[in-house]
Amino acid sequence: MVFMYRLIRAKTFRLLTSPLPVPYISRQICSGLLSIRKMNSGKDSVSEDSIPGRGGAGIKLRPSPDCIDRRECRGAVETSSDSLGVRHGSFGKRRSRIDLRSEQRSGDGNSSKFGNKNIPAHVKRSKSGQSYRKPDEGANHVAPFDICLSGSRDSAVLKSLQEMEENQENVEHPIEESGGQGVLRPGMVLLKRYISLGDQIEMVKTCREIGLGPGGFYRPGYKNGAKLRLQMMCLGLNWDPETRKYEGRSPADGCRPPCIPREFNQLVETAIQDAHGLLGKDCTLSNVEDVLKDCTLSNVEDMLPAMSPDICIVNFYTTTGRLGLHQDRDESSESLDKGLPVVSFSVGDSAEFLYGDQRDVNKADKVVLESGDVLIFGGKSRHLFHGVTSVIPNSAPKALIEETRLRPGRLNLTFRQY
Ligand SMILES: O=C(O)CCC(=O)C(=O)O
Ligand SMILES: [Fe+2]
Repeated sequence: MVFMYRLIRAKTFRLLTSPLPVPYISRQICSGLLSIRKMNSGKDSVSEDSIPGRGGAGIKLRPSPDCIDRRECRGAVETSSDSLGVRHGSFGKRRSRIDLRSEQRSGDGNSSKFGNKNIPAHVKRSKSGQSYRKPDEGANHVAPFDICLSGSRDSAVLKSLQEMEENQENVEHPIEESGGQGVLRPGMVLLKRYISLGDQIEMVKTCREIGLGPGGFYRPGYKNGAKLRLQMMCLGLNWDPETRKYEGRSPADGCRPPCIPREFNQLVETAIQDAHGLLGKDCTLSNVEDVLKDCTLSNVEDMLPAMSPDICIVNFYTTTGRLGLHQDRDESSESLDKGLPVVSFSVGDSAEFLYGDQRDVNKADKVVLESGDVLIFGGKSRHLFHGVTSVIPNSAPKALIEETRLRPGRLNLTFRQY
C-alpha cells in the first residue's frame, strides 16, 4: 500500500512538473537522437494500389528484427496513468487460465486467458554501426494519438456511455445478427467473443500505454499523400504504408517499433490451436462445400498453418474510420507461400468487415466483427481481399468503456509472421 501510494504520488508529481507529457518528450528524444536508417527507399520497386488499403507488390527484404522492449522505455511510459491513477499495462494481475469452452459455457466474460507469467526479458537492441539521421531530417514531431479519453469529467465519455446504453437497448440479438463462430472459408476461422472482457481491458490499457510512447500511434499516409482513415502503431517490425515494406523504424518519430507483448503472442497461438480444434472436430459448422472437402485432410495444419507472430499492426478506427479492400502481402514470400495466417483481434465498437476473392465490394462477403472476436485467415485464404467498411457507433461493451475510457471506435490488432 505504502509503495503504491509513493508510486502514485511520484507519478503525479512528475506529471505536474512536466511541461509536456513524458511519452511525447520521449518521442522527440527518440526521433532526434536515434534517427532512421531507411532499409530501402523502395521508390522504384513498389506498385501503388488505387484503393486505400494495405498490401502491394514490392521487393521482399528481410527487415531488422529490432524492437523496443517496453520495459526499456519505462521512464517514458510509466506516467501514462489516467486521471484515476490507474496504471496501464498491468498484465499478470488477476489472471486465471480459463479453458475457452468452459468460459463460453459459463459466459464469464471477465476471466483472462493471458496467464500469470512475468514478461521475460527479450530486449533486442539496435545493432551497432547504424547510420543516424540528423534531428531535422525526418520525423514529424506530432504527439502520439491517445486511443483513450482522459479526464474523469470528460463529457465525451459520458455522452458515449449514454448513447451506448440507448443503442444497446435497440439491438435485439447482436451475436445472431453478426453471424456465428466457425469456419467461414477454407483457412478462414472466426472465433466469436473469444477474448474475455478482462483481457480486452488489459489489451486496451497496454496498447494505450505503448501507443503513447516511442513508435506509438500516428496517422499514416500513402506515397501519394493520401492519409489512411485510421491511427496505426506497429509492434515487432514497422510496416510503412508509403513504401509498403517492413522497415526498421516508425516514420512518425524515427523510433524502433515496440516489441509485441508476450501475452498477446500467447493468445494468438492459443487461438490458432482452438481454430485447429474447430477445423478438425466440427467441419460441418460451415455450409461452404470447399471446407468439407478440406476436412478430409488429416492434418488441420495444412488448412491453417501455425505461426509465431513477429509483427503486430495495431489500428484504431474512430467511428468514421475505415480501410479499403486489400491483401496483406508484404510479409516474406516464404511466409506467404506457406499460408502462415493473419490473426486479427477486435476490441471496442463492432465493424463491418468485407472479404472476398476480388477487390470488389459488390462481390465480397460481409461479417460483423465484435469486441472480443478473433478472425484468422491463412492457408487458402491468406491472400483474401479484405477491408473495413464501417464502424458501428456505440456498440462496444459498456464495461470496457467504463474501465478504459476507450474512445468511440475500434481497436484492431493483426498479427503476422514475417
Ligand atoms: O481492422 C481490421 O479488421 C483489418 C485490418 C487489416 O486488414 C490490416 O491491418 O491489414
Ligand atoms: Fe489487412
